[in-house]
Amino acid sequence: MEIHTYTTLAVVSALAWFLYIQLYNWRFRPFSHIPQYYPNSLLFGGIKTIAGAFKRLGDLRRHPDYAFQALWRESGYPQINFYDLRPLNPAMVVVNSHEVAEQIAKASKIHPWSVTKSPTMADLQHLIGDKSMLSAEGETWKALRKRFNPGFAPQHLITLLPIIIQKSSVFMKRLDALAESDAEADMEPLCTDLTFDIIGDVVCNLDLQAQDETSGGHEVVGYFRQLIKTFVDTGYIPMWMNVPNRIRRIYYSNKADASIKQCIKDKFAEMKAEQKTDTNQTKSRSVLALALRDIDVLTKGDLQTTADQVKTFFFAGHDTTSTMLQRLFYSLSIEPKRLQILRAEHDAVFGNEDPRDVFLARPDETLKGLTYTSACIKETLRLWPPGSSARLSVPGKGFKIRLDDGQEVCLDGTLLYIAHFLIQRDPKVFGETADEFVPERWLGDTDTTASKLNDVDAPTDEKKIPISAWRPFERGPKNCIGQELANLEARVILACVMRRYDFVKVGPGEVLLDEKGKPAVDDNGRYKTNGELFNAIVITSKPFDKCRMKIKMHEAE
Ligand code: HEM
Repeated sequence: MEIHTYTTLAVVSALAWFLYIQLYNWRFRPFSHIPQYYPNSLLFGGIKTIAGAFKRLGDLRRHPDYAFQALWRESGYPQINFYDLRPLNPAMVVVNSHEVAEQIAKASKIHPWSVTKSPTMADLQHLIGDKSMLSAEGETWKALRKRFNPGFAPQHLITLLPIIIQKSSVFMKRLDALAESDAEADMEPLCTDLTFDIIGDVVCNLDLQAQDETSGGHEVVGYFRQLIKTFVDTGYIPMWMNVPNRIRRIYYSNKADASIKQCIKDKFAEMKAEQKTDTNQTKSRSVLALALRDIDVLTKGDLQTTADQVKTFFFAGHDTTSTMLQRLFYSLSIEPKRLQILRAEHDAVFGNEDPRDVFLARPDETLKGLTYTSACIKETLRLWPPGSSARLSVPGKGFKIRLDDGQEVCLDGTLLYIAHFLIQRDPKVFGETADEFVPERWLGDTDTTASKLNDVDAPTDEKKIPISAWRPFERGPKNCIGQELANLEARVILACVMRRYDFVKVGPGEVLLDEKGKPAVDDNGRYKTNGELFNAIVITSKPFDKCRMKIKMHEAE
């Protein structure tokens, strides 16, 4: 009996030891060559470290970028930080340096179209479809990009200015009404409706009427709104356990898919009818029309692929651009001197004319004249990049990066998070004002054009900020297809609204008043606020309170 007990104990101990060694090797061996600044726990890896950083930040609603930023600072600003997220996710390398980001984003022998996108993209499948160019790889991605590129070329987008202007006019009417009523409003839905209307028309030549409060807009808008709601974490039930939410997501995803397919079929039939009567030409100048013009028969496969790209454009084209606008309105609202410079530029370019008429009459010249406006856009996207990029260094590929100290590090098997929020606030590049809104740093280099961004190996002037340190649209072959459109929208919208309204934040980030009831000003001429308007994660990164504001008609002094 006793012998039996000892034997059992010995077997159990040996087994426990064996499992411990296996677990130890699994946790600590595979990535021991990657520089690490925080100890990994045997069971929880780096999750404990990240959770600790979140706890120290004091508000769990903050975007994970803030936790990564705090850990990056505490560890002395290394170029990369490693966190072992296994078994929940692959082990992760947070990329904090533009030099390392560049090595991942550029084309190389191992990765002809930059490092493979991350499988975490699969979470978005219900929103953008599984054939989306955002997650496609290899020749499939290349063919899609080639097919849709012409629709986003700068010379083509300029022809779509009337659309942006017309949708901006509706936006102004909504702001006029708010100014009159003196009511508070969330800027997020207002900006999102505007950018949705623009992207719908630019991509499909469809009037989605997202800004029409009476009708609520085209059914696609309704389905998208419902779908996006299913990505908002209520905090009550973990997202992956929330079965009703998942059912809703599938339901609205199918509805949106069917509705978009119907729109594509209608447009295709319209185009073919036009081509028959009108010397083989089509009148529509939408992204969709350009992409369909060489197709004779719309197969089921073509229809699904096209629908997935349209969904991708609808989502990527409205969400990020809306956040950029909210951040621009807010940043300028607490920067009185800079707002004055911006308005002076608009006075110089537009005089007493309506900016909309000037854009239509002299588009190229007008856009070129808006240099300070462009600097403000560039600086807003530096401090508040709505997106980022997640890649997977596939095991066995032998993908290595070179660090500053000459060390070569193989990143195989890790998820690479190119953290725009950190890279673009790197004190080594942006100095003491890395966290401050200083558009002047871009004067002389307000160019945000795609050609320059694609030029990954372009030499940089040593005195200038390195080109790759500003990457809100990512760089390399898989950079953002819609960046020109976003820049165009921002310039037109700012020109239309910044001299007409005062944007006044209410709630978090509100301006503090001095004893005379005037805005309190700090040493840098910036308004003091009651706290920070931080970003939360709702698929992308956006102001946590939907950017609540009051709109007032601006009275020139
Ligand atoms: C301020 C506005 C915008 C920002 C900050 C932004 C940012 C980005 C970023 C960071 C990426 C790379 C994503 C990754 O690596 O996974 C990307 C890709 C993409 N963006 Fe944008 N974007 C903006 C506006 C737009 C607009 C207006 C469109 C219109 C269609 C658009 C469509 C796309 C598409 C289709 C891709 C995938 C490109 C590819 O993989 O070939 N984006 N964007």
